Parts: sequence; C-alpha cells; structure tokens
Amino acid sequence: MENAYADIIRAVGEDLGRPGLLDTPKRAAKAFKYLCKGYEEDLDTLVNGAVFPSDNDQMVLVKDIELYSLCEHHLLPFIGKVHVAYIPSGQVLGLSKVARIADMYARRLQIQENLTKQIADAIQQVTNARGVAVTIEAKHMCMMMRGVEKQNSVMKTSIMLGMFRENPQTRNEYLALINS
Ligand SMILES: Nc1nc2c(ncn2[C@@H]2O[C@H](COP(=O)(O)OP(=O)(O)OP(=O)(O)O)[C@@H](O)[C@H]2O)c(=O)[nH]1
Ligand SMILES: [Zn+2]
Repeated sequence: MENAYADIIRAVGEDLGRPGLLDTPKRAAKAFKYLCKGYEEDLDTLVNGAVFPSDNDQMVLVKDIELYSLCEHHLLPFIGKVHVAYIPSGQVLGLSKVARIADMYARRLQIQENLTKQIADAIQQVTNARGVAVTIEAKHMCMMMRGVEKQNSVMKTSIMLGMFRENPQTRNEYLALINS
C-alpha cells in the first residue's frame, strides 16, 4: 500500500523527495488501513458475549452514533450518524456493542444502503430481537468536494425488520424518537 501511495503522489505531479512528503506514503497507508479496519473484525469477537438476559420487551434505541465510512465508488468519506433500535426478546445487547457493530461495517468500502442493511442484520443476528430498525443520515464527500458539488443534501436510508416493518405503531414510535 505504501508503494501504491508513492505512485499516486508521483502521478499528481508531486516530488516524493521533498521533506514534507518523505513519510507520506507510510502515513497514508497506515491511515487508510485504519479507515478499513472493519475487514479485520468479526461479529462474534466484537460482541464478546455481551448479550444479557432481560425481561424488558420494549424498544431500545441508541441514537446519534457518529459514523465515518468510505464510499466504494470514489474512496471518499461519507460522514453522518446512525440510529439503531430493537425490540428485545429475552436478551439485550451491551450498549457499546451497538456502536462497535456500526463501526465494524462502516470501516469498510461501502455504499450507504448496504451499510444500513448490514448493521440491521447483525443486530438481529446477535440479539434475536422481535424487530430491528436502523437509520443512517450522511453527507457524501464525493457529492460535495467533486462531481455534482452539492453541499446541503443529506442521504437518509432505513432498514426495518420484524415488528418495525409489520407494526405501524412501532415504526411511528421509532420515527418520532429519532426525529425528536
Ligand atoms: N446509492 C448510492 N450511491 C452512491 C453512494 N456513494 C456514492 N454514490 C454514487 O455512485 C455513483 C457513481 O456514478 P458514476 O457515474 O459511475 O461515477 P461518477 O462519474 O464519478 O459520478 P458523479 O459522482 O455523478 O460525478 C454516483 O452517482 C455517486 O453519487 C451511496 O452510498 N449510495
Ligand atoms: Zn462516492
């Protein structure tokens, strides 16, 4: 990856030998690897057994989890927030694990629609919940810094599973909570 970054820097017409750029291929490779660290993680290890018995059968919502991902088309960031809700069915998930699951999938090359679904499926898999809802609101640098150059548009994607899909009241309660 360092060599690839050196090629890119040369290709834009820069002098790789100048002091400011000497360590840049190494730094950039380290940074990019970090931004893609989700490929080195897996769901079971990340959850680490943090699923706890509970007789609470009402909605659990974790809102405004910040999100940094990379668009798979341009390798530019998309940045925003994710909301995750589920209806427990005998067990609840460790709070931090909700954000860790979102991060694991965000730190890969993504499109927002697939990222939303992957998070929802993972929450469903680890909790066996009666319903899961995931919403992502994000701004895409590939649409802001280049291309069509629109600064204010926000992409909003949702996935509703189980009760959130079947029961309008549950869905409406979720929507009211994330918009409040
Ligand atoms: N649906 C979806 N599209 C995305 C996402 N991130 C980037 N894109 C879009 O992917 C498309 C790629 O289109 P292309 O025409 O192949 O690439 P391009 O010439 O760089 O397109 P422009 O961005 O329109 O300049 C663009 O419309 C992007 O806005 C995403 O998360 N979801
Ligand atoms: Zn893009």
